[in-house]
Amino acid sequence: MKNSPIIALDFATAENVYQFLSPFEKSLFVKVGMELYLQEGPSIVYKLKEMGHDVFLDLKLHDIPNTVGQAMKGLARLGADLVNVHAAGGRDMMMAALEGLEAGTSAGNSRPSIIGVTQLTSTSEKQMQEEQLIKTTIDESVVHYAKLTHNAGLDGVVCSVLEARAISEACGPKFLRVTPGIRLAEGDSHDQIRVATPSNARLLGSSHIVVGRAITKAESPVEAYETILKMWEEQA
Ligand SMILES: O=C(O)c1cc(=O)[nH]c(=O)n1[C@@H]1O[C@H](COP(=O)(O)O)[C@@H](O)[C@H]1O
Repeated sequence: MKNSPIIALDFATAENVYQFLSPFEKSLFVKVGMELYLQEGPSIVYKLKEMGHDVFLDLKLHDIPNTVGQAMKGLARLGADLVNVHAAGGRDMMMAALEGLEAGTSAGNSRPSIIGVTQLTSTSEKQMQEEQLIKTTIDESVVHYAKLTHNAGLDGVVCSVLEARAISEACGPKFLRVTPGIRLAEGDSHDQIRVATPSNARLLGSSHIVVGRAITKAESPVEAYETILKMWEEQA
């Protein structure tokens, strides 16, 4: 799996995706999320893989263990490099997801990496405490979910940059810390709450960053990507 910034392809159609990707003359790490997958289905994943890109298939599965396990068995066949579930689904659900993924991976191929979403980067501590009735700090909740995910045998978590260091200390440096909520210092945060710059992400312990609108909505997406890549690589 590449270590370059993961570009969130939050577009409604495959056509929009191809248009967006055409000026990038290299192989990238891209993310297919709900918006795109629910319109285009598996074919978009096959196509992006054929084009030579690494693919994070971000469907954030969250259901009973049997349902998630069977769904993962099917998703394993799509050839994505990275998939995810909601850690709030629990340890048994995450273990079923991992088993499904292993069962669905054909012999000779390596199974996709699988990570658990902790607290979404659009969630504030106040919101978490009031809406989810979790009475700890958000850092404690995220690290708790990370330990649960680690214990279930998954490869890492989605978290914000602000919790990445504590997770690495609790679960070890090989446990992935994939962090969305990335913005340039002058950028609009939109609906994200726990945000950081690409440089701070590297300094504070992210293993991968996910960047959507700071690239996709930029005047020149290629320039924005190169700037973010440079900031990310400079701090390595
Ligand atoms: O799992 C994710 O990728 C994810 C988890 C999370 O906590 N926060 C989060 O923003 N994401 C995804 O990361 C991307 C962030 O997009 P931007 O806010 O436009 O950079 C979106 O595609 C989200 O679906």
